[in-house]
Amino acid sequence: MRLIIGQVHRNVLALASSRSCFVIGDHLPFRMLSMPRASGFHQTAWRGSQTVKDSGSTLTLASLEVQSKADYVKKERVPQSKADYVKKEREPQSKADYVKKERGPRTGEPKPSSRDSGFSVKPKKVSSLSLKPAKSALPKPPVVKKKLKIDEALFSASSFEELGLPPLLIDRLNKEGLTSPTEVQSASIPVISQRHDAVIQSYTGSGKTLAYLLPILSEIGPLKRAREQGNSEKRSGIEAVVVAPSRELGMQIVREVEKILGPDDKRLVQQLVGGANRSRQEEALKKNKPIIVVGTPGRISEISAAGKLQTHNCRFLVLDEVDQLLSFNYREDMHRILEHVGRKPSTSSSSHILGPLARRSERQTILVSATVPFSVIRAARSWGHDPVLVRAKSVVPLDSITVPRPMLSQGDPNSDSPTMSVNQAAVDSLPPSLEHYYCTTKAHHKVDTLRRCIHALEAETVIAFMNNTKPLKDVVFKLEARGMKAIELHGDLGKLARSTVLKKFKAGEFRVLVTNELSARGLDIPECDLVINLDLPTDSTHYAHRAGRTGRLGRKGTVVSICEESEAFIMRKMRKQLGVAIKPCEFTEGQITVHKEEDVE
Ligand SMILES: Nc1ncnc2c1ncn2[C@@H]1O[C@H](COP(=O)(O)OP(=O)(O)OP(=O)(O)O)[C@@H](O)[C@H]1O
Repeated sequence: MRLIIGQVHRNVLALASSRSCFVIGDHLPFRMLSMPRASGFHQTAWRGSQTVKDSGSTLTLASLEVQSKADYVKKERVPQSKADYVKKEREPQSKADYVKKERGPRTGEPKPSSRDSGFSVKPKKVSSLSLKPAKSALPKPPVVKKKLKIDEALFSASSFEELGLPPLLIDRLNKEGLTSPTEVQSASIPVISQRHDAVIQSYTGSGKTLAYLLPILSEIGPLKRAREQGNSEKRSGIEAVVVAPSRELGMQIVREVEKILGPDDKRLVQQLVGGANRSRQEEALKKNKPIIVVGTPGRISEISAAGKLQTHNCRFLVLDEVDQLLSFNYREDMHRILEHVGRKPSTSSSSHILGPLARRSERQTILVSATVPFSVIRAARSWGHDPVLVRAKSVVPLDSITVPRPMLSQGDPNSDSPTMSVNQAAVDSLPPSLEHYYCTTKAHHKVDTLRRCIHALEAETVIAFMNNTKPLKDVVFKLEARGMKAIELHGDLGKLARSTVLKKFKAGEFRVLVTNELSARGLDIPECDLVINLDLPTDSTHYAHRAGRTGRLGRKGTVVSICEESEAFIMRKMRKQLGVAIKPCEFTEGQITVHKEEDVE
């Protein structure tokens, strides 16, 4: 197998990109209340080690090749500080280093699809980056579905029992093959159970959805914790509202809740996503009496404004992908949701006298994202009571954060300008198992480069991102014309079409999903082994969410950005902002050629 360590031209043009920068709203001008809570803060950490065996088809800790904590910590994260980063950048990258990445020879034996059989565990380490040998006269082995092996263990040692989840809930989790919490779940579950308002930040694909759903379902619904006699709180109606920025993500969360509740109780979760029939949603609210609703901001606030959604008694409000929900587009709907969910109407005379204090929210507010700009920290402080920041290995009170964080390591620490927040919010948002590359080409050769990239990496489930909707069709057409099964997904498609496209792509009917920012957040397609940026994302936050569609839950994944020569400097900038190695490369004769990073410095 041959690998070329090439030279990259140094004459990188320093042309400024005309791409606009997406700036997340720095704050919402809402009147938010803050009442100190008496309960103390409990710093929590739950970790250890666990032995793992191959247990078959379902994805569980037991089915993963989990390493000891020590192993995990060793390879755990990308460098944190700039100094670390520079050190890593300067490490010699010999030809041997790259050859190490080569995949073993393919046997050609047909393997069952990963979609059918779950994830196989092999004793040997396999990289997702496959460097194919040059074309030979040998007949091609049949195309077989690659199984994505998990070798980055995100799991801490604690079991769900150790986290104090109720037995009924643990039974349901076990039935679904979920036996051990991920690290962010281990950190979040006790914090939320102790009724703290929280910001949950952890990298993409690390299990944030269950990190908030499990403690909520411990408190509400049929699986909840049994209360001591005389200590039971009588509640009725909707007890939790989860808000997500897209229908797809909303529906994905609904499926996750249904999975946990089980077939008999799944009607207790109701979707309120836009694009679906509103009167049917309203009827279902009346008929099924759900305890939890999950929806998009527009639809939730619409139904609430129509008086068909009673959320005053609600105990939990979750904003998933909170940094996106704080953007200007959602301002009015989010305002309504924040003002109404878990808030008693202020009609009594005492509330008139006390004003906003009488309307103090009893709800717990949980804000979730892989990327947490300072605007989110600020919002959490003003909406919550002694809120804490929960990350995979730490829990800290938000009040102790005096400078923008997790963006402390770079830039002027005294500045918390929105731009800085957006850029630095993406630090620590990427799974460590990802490999990042970029290559340059002329605009009209991008699709061809995309095709060559997919072949060279032998990727089987690919998501290609563009910035606009219009060119998606053209890319699909060109790929199909070259015999590569591709399909487009964007917001202009109807709800039914969107879910059909996703279903077909997940089922392996198409190799490439060509899409736009719509699919960048939250979408969980565990089989995705390659993400391609056909247009560069507008900033490092957008890069992080797109990239996070691969490498889910510790699986290997590769991200390749295809750009014009004049845009290469943007990739180097993102590399610095994200603190990960994004290596220059090219695809020729069915193989990837990785260039030395020093060549472009
Ligand atoms: N404890 C667990 N054991 C096994 N699988 C899990 C566990 N927790 C979550 N998962 C699975 O891991 C995948 C990723 O989880 P999830 O979508 O919640 O990640 P995320 O951190 O919210 O990602 P993103 O930031 O992209 O939204 C899902 O397929 C989920 O079902």
